[in-house]
Amino acid sequence: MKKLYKHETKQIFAYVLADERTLIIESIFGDELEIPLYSLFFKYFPKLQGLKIIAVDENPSDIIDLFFQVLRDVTAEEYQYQLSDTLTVSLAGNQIHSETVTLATTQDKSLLIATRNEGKTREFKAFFSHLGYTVKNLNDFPELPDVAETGMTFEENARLKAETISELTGELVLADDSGLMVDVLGGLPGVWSARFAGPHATDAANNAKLLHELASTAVTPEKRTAKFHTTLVVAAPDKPSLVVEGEWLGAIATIPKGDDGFGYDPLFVDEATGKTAAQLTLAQKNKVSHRALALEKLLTKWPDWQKS
Ligand SMILES: O=c1[nH]c(=O)c2ncn([C@@H]3O[C@H](COP(=O)(O)OP(=O)(O)OP(=O)(O)O)[C@@H](O)[C@H]3O)c2[nH]1
Ligand SMILES: [Mg+2]
Repeated sequence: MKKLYKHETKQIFAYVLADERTLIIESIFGDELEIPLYSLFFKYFPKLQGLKIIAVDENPSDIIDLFFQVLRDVTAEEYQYQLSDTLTVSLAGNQIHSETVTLATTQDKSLLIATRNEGKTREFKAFFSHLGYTVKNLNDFPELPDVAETGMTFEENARLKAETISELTGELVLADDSGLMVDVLGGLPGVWSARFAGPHATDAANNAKLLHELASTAVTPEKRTAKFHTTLVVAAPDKPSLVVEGEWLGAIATIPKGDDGFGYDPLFVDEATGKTAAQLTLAQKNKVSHRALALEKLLTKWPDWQKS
């Protein structure tokens, strides 16, 4: 139920969706408020939607006050907080959380995704535009080289892509190395997912090869279990990269279904809904996918990493 929360200078409408993990916030004036990116809130509400969510360069005490009103309401717990350079939170007199306040500037926030894959980029854009970032990919920089994926693991390849491009550009760079792991194929195509049917294989050729490899496998979904894996690496000059991963469980269909998504999406059946990833809308896929789960983790670590 939508409820009005008031502070001296700001008022918001907020409500929690039935999944209890998505907090929707609306400004009653229709203007854009900036919400601080505190990891505490992402623990409770990995999905914040509505207003522009960014890291701010001042203590946004009014917004944080509103957030705690919402949190107390939703959890029925009497959270107390103190905010200076550090946000300290206590419950029943015990400190339960402490983190450094993010001092990022709100100007010119841009994120370069080290990929030429527009399918991935669409998913990242939907996510990071909520956080106030302008998202670009390597197709905006034709002069940058293709980084060879010579690693044997998702992390090695994601590091290669993120760190090489960050060194070359001096930018904040995120890379995704991902793939489909099919149990009966011993985890293949795995890191070779993009190249399963050959060096510059199309999605259609990779899908055909996958169906061919599984043709002799009993048709029951239990024999065709699989997962999507993503490892994300964020790299910036002169500091250790941030690494997170996410997985999405499912099975491989016997015929492709659905028109959305990219890659193996028409063949990957989501365990929870029984639909293929290509039958989900972008918004639905972005709630449950391997990439979405990795991004959720990334957000909880992002503020402290940015300060480091
Ligand atoms: O149906 C899919 N839905 C997904 O959500 C998904 N995520 C990854 N994949 C597959 O795995 C390869 C990754 O390989 P990959 O990480 O090297 O990416 P890529 O080569 O396409 O682009 P780049 O980021 O390296 O430039 C991709 O090409 C796809 O075939 C997916 N397929
Ligand atoms: Mg690749």
